[in-house]
Amino acid sequence: MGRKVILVGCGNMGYAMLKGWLAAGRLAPADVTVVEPNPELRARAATHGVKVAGEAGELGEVTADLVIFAVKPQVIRNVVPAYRGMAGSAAYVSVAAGTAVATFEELLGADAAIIRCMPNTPAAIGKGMMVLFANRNVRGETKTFVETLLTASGAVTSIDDETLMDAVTAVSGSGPAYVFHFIECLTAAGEKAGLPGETARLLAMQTVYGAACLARESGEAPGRLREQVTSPGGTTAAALDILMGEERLKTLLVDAVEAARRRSVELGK
Ligand SMILES: NC(=O)C1=CN([C@@H]2O[C@H](COP(=O)(O)OP(=O)(O)OC[C@H]3O[C@@H](n4cnc5c(N)ncnc54)[C@H](O)[C@@H]3O)[C@@H](O)[C@H]2O)C=CC1
Ligand SMILES: O=C(O)[C@@H]1CCC=N1
Repeated sequence: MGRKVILVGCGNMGYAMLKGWLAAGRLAPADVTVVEPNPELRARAATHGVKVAGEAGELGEVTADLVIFAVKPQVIRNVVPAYRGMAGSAAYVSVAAGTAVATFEELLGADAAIIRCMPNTPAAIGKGMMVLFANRNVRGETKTFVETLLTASGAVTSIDDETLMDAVTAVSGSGPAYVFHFIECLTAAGEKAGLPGETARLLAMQTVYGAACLARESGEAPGRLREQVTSPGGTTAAALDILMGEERLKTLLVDAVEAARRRSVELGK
């Protein structure tokens, strides 16, 4: 019999992770219970064969090895206490931005085993980035189980300084949105340059996909790969003069990441 998992909240992030785990066969649907108050989202989860409930009170005698919180940081204090009774047998994972392990220890008990995780939505297709921070109560075996589960969603790494989670959130948690916006902008720029919309979108998407794969798989530094595209006096140099002149794009990204990091700190208060 596999380990039992309760997923609390099956919105954008919870559903992305659920799909990744089930698609990879890391969890059997019969071992998963989803708690989700929104009927449409509950029905969406149920199509995968998992058990569903609208609230913790409906769970009855369900036991769990792992309870995963994928609800908004703003509702954590209301939602989490209902699962305190499981602390003897279960470990807890939270993906809530900003919310410190200390908050969960306050709500679940000082002895509760808690892993804070910052995932991102490419987890839905096994290409996510998951960063973990575990409290002192998490046993090695539990950490291994969680890491193995999460590798179905993509790359997994751990940090041992929890304060870095805000920066992690700003880079990889929110990061897919920056890249999606880059695709939107490159598509719009292609259209402005005369390409039909569909063609511009295909070119923008495949270029981001191919460049990301090349950066990851070639082992070359991104700067070196950039130079390989850039012929002296050519087209790329003309474009990079705009993007890199006065460090325009870098400055924008530094400001954007800092705004996200600060917001993550605020969400934790
Ligand atoms: N969306 C993303 O890309 C990422 C989100 N996160 C974190 O994931 C968490 C969820 O974010 P999203 O999925 O984007 O939000 P969402 O709003 O799509 O999902 C949250 C879900 O929780 C449900 N919910 C509310 N009260 C509940 C309760 N008492 N019991 C069970 N479920 C309840 C809501 O109905 C909703 O479906 C947040 O804490 C966020 O910081 C972390 C990394 C990336
Ligand atoms: O926007 C947010 O607050 C969440 C956390 C990281 C990505 N989405």
